[in-house]
Amino acid sequence: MTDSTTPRADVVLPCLDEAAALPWVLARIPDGWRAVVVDNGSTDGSATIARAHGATVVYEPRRGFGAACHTGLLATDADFVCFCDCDASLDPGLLSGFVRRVHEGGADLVLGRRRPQERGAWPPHARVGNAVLARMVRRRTGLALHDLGPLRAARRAPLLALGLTDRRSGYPLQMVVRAADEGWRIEEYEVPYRPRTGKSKVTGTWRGTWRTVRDMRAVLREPPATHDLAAPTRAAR
Ligand SMILES: Cc1cn([C@H]2C[C@H](O)[C@@H](COP(=O)(O)OP(=O)(O)O[C@H]3O[C@@H](C)[C@H](O)[C@@H](O)[C@H]3O)O2)c(=O)[nH]c1=O
Repeated sequence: MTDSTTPRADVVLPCLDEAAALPWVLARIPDGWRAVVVDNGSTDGSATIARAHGATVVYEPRRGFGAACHTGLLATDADFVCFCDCDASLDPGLLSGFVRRVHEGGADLVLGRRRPQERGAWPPHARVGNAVLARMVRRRTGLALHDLGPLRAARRAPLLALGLTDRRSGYPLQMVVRAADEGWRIEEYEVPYRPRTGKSKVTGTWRGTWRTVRDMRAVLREPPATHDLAAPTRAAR
């Protein structure tokens, strides 16, 4: 439930065969917000189901988590943009608090730190991979983050100005690293992490996990951004 202090936001939902999860996810989009479902080549009727539940559907033919997220970002127009997987593992209703935090100037990027609610919500190899990654991010940025989860909120214009280039599984990490390089204030809040509905395309397979590790390592090897974009909140006020 949103209240008058929470500004409107667009929620980007990368979607690859998530027909079973979509009704649950879309029912939890805060009132007055827009769901932007990015169909990344689904063959299970996800796009039709998304439209039937009031979402704006855009299509991204190039397969990849980053490609779907970025095409979604380009399709948004609200001042605030959120991201959420649409596999029913995370509740987009929690994004109201994230957006309020950015709006009130407390942070520039808010991330959800996943807390598994049940066995099987987070495959052990993915948890270990995430912990290793969080340590690498700490070394690279100095940020003491515990998770690089998909649930997040920020202002649209500064997000676009980061010029994110990764179109695969390195996208969530590149956003954090570039934001840190620009001096953004990044916060994380615990969020319940449920077992996903349907089949995982990333951490559910060794190939998907290997690709993610490879993509994330490529991002960590990128040289820090040279230009100074100035942290969003300073500019926005
Ligand atoms: C692989 C892929 C996923 N997606 C969508 C489907 C889901 O809503 C969402 C996540 O994909 P899943 O198969 O559920 O992956 P997953 O269940 O393994 O989730 C993972 O996603 C990674 C991106 C995160 O970095 C991981 O932290 C983890 O959240 O992205 C695409 O749109 N295109 C793609 O090519």
